[in-house]
Amino acid sequence: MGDSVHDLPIVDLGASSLEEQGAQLCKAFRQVGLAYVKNHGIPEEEIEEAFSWSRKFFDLPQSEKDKAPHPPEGWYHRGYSRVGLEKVSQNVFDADSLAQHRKVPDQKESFDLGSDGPAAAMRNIWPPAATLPGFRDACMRFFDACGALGERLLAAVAVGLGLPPEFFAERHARRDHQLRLLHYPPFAASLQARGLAEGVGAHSDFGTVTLLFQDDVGGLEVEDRSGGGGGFKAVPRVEGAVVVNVGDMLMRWTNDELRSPIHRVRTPAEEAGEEGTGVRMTRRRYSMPFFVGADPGTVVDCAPTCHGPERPKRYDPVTVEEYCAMRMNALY
Ligand SMILES: O=C(O)CCC(=O)C(=O)O
Ligand SMILES: [Fe+2]
Repeated sequence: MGDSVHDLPIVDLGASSLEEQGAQLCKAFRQVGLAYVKNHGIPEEEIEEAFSWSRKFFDLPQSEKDKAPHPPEGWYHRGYSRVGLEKVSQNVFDADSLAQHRKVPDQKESFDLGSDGPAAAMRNIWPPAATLPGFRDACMRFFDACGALGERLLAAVAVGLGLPPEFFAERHARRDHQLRLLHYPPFAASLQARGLAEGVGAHSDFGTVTLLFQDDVGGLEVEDRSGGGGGFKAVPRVEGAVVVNVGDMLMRWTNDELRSPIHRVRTPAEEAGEEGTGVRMTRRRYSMPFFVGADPGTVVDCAPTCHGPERPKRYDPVTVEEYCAMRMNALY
């Protein structure tokens, strides 16, 4: 591996100083909004274990999964969502446009969780312990491992921006992150080809940064900023590396210096049609995004090193809570 793979930058957290990591991450985030991060400190076995719990959960009968229902309120991002319940959207907020947009359903089911303590911003919604013993502990172990990596990355990004290393840590003290287990069940590939269904519609993430673990199936695509724009390029899994992308909050903190990339999931089709029906289906896919989130009351205003007389602030200050509620309420 050099310092790029599939034309996308790789940042190595292994042997370099925080300054070097910060410089590399910020360079990647300025150019593409995304990087493959290797030597990230989460052992491959832990990631595999998390995937295997995710598969066990989604393999449960529908009636068991429905015992941990995601509440109807979009902002309450905890628990299980059936296929078709959530439709990721980008800047579509009025009821008519949302109804139109939902006609292309996202072909995924998800389980969302956050910090599990009594002080957590939202209570987690778990299936009954007897349904899947060990699931809760396994999810929380992985949540903590991802949180620790998120904190390392935030320190590096702060240094890369010329800010004190604790700039973001101070604003993420509550660990109000979100881990999402995602399953993309097979559906008729022709629906996707005809624009009638897709894995996840094009969107940006609205936290600070996102860590993304995915299986070998592929299908994740990120906006191609080279050329005229409008195109997407593939972001396949790279052994030993996690994808890290900028979220809207970091974009606002940095006055667009680090922009959150538009991305989507188009699940690849199987080579051959189904036995019996001949219908070509998409391949079953699993992924686990971890959204690093700032404390809800934090006012996100342009960081001191990201504006000046020649570089006016592009965004009004907004609290994390306000911004996320606005984006999330458009999802359900
Ligand atoms: O499944 C993936 O690879 C990406 C999912 C995603 O972009 C999201 O949940 O925000
Ligand atoms: Fe995303």
